[in-house]
Amino acid sequence: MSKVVVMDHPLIQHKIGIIRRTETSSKEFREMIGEIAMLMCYEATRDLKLEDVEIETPITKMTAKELAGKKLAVVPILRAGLGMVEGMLAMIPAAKVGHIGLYRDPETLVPVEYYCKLPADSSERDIFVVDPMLATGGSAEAAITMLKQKGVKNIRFMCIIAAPEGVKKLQEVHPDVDIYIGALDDHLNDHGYIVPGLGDAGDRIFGTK
Ligand SMILES: O=P(O)(O)OC[C@H]1O[C@H](OP(=O)(O)OP(=O)(O)O)[C@H](O)[C@@H]1O
Ligand SMILES: O=c1cc[nH]c(=O)[nH]1
Ligand SMILES: [Mg+2]
Repeated sequence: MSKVVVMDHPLIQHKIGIIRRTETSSKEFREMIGEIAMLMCYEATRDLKLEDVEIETPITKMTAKELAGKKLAVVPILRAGLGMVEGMLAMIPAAKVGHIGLYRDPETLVPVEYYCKLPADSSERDIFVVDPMLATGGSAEAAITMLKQKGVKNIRFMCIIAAPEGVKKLQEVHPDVDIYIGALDDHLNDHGYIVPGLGDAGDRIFGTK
């Protein structure tokens, strides 16, 4: 069964409190999403492997540490996932970026695919799929299935707010995918929105409503 990590860092909790507020502007919402993604990336990369490397400081030779050549990629689920990319790249600048376009049909809540463009060597990379919201789990499930169909094996999913329903579904369908969550909320309402949540993340990032 996959690992589920709910972030307990005070800075992450504080910033999530800001993006939940109705009065937070698009500008501040976007900035906060970026900062939260950066802090979550820091926490979610704790297990990256290091290797020894011989270096020289101005004083002496020494054995230092560097990342063990792991190839990473960040794959946002469009649109809202785009808001997390810059923050992720601030922490892991050598990562490549793929894009998966999905929107949730407002009536059926079923995800509809409209775009997929991945780095050519995706199957050799460890991939972070990012989307601020995990609601029914349909979009994350579909995105991860698309990646697996293209040969990707090592996948982690990162979201800022999750509903228990989405976590359960993702664990059932993709038990090999670790899930990193900023805050685990209470439930979904009748329209598939997370309660208490923050509303529609894509609309709030891009100011479309
Ligand atoms: O877990 P689910 O029930 O699938 O819901 C979550 C999805 O819904 C939102 O995207 P939306 O469909 O609003 O598209 P957008 O990012 O373009 O606004 C959100 O960003 C997730 O991708
Ligand atoms: O609460 C929700 C659920 C799905 N998508 C969002 O943006 N917000
Ligand atoms: Mg949306």
